[in-house]
Amino acid sequence: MLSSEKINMEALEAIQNGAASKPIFSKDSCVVFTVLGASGDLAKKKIFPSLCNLFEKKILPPTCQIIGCARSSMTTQQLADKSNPFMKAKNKDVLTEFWKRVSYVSCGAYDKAEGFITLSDKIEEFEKSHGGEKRFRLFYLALPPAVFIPVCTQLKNNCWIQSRSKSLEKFTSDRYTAECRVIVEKPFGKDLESSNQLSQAITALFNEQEIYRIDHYLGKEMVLNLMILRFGNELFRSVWNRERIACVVITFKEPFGTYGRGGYFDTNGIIRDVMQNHLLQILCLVAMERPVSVHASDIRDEKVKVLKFIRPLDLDDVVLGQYTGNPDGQTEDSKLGYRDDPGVPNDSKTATYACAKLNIDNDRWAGVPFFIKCGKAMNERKAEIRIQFKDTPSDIFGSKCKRNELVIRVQPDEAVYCKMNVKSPGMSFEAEESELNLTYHERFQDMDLPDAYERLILDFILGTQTNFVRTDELAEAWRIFTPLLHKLDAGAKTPVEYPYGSRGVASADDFIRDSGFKFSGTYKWTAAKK
Ligand SMILES: NC(=O)C1=CN([C@@H]2O[C@H](COP(=O)(O)OP(=O)(O)OC[C@H]3O[C@@H](n4cnc5c(N)ncnc54)[C@H](OP(=O)(O)O)[C@@H]3O)[C@@H](O)[C@H]2O)C=CC1
Ligand SMILES: O=C1O[C@H](COP(=O)(O)O)[C@@H](O)[C@H](O)[C@H]1O
Repeated sequence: MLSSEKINMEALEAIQNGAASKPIFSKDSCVVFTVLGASGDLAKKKIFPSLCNLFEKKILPPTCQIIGCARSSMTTQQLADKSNPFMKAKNKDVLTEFWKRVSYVSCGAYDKAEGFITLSDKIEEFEKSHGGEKRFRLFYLALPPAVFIPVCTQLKNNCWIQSRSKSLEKFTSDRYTAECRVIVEKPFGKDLESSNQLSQAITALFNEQEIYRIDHYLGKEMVLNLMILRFGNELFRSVWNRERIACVVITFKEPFGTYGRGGYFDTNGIIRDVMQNHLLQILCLVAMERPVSVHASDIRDEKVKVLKFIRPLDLDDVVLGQYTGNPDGQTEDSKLGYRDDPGVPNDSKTATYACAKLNIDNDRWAGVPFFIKCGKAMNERKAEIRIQFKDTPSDIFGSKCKRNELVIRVQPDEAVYCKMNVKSPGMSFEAEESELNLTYHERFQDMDLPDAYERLILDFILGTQTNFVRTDELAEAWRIFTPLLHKLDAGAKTPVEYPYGSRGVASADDFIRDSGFKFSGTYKWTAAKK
């Protein structure tokens, strides 16, 4: 083994122990990681760069071989040339060593066995040359949903160790143990029915331990942080409920539109694109009960329980928006409205902004509205969780006390800050709002936060399912949104227009205010900072 390839077993073990799974990798483990759809956008922008980062940090298992696989015929060098512009590693030697681990296989048509037999033979070739006792065949499906099932079927028939009797005999007689797993990307269906059909087709092929549905928000530092913030701080235990919390607002905003992706976006809309998955996952982590342990099944059980307490949404529970071009916009993109995209029908009612109110009818949360807001073409890039506490009873300071807020800034500039009332410094005895401020780049100056994909790919390699979406969890998420989505698909509500680069639909502020949110903001600070 090259010294640069020596694995940091200590770091890997710490990660595995932290994930509370029994350490599964030893120096004997033979891991083959196959990226299906290797010629595509996701592979070049996220998957290969993440694998390369893990390699550079020496936490990719020592024998991990990577296979890129797609229909196109290309060389490994061509694959490298496509991905290298997106690599974080700028050191040429690292890139060279990384690409030595990768080979490319063309599988031809995704629904024909031949290519997958070739792929399996290639994997077996690595396994034989390695000869370790534990074998892991890992597959990342960076593919469009239309080919999920054919590809999963071909994988199961041709590449899953148990399904090839020749391999099984060999593995049994040689006393090898073997595990196969697959990552599937969203969209996981369009509604409850289509998602259930997809889940049934996948669970007919693989068992739950083999299926990893990725929601990359679950790999973000501050989303992962929620568990420790909530359950590692006694400070929060007694206030995290309807006695003390007035409402919760979870926000996602992007400062760019959907131009060029209009065709895809118009059949989905912002609710399917962001709200039903990323924001609902965050909501689960904010609202769930304390799990018995940090094991995947305990955490996912709690997430499912909280989802079961949420009523399905109706038209009155949402404010919808669609962006229009801003003639004063600074960029060409910002001058174009959603419907200016040739891929979008002129009369499209697809929402590019949505604000929804969810109610969780359990003992902890009954009566506390959870607002989830998301939008494209807005004034800033931001994802945050804002927990607003109730008013201070009988404010003896001349009604100067503002509501406390705990804000968890997911991105950009990760931070946790708590808006508090303090004595205005100096001679006066007035209450003034300030913040307890934990800004990550100030507090953790040497931090190097991994990309969400990097972290989740490592979890996948390690066999930790905590941060992946379980089948029943997915079904519950669709149960909440499907009645609303069906009405919207039938054109039951017309989104309100908002200009590109704005905060979205103004009536959404009234909507959340009327349901209990009090804005007393120092918002100008954010605006001034821009
Ligand atoms: N540590 C750190 O990194 C940070 C520290 N801070 C500190 O905390 C202080 C408070 O910051 P912050 O809580 O973000 O600021 P505010 O309470 O002023 O604003 C919070 C958010 O409320 C939303 N908002 C604006 N107008 C309205 C309205 N009319 N009705 C409802 N919502 C509205 C905006 O978000 P939206 O458009 O999404 O609805 C805005 O970003 C800042 O002054 C700063 O000193 C702030 C940010 C980061
Ligand atoms: O899944 C999606 O997420 C991205 C936003 O991800 P981020 O990590 O950059 O915040 C969003 O742009 C895209 O529309 C959606 O499909």
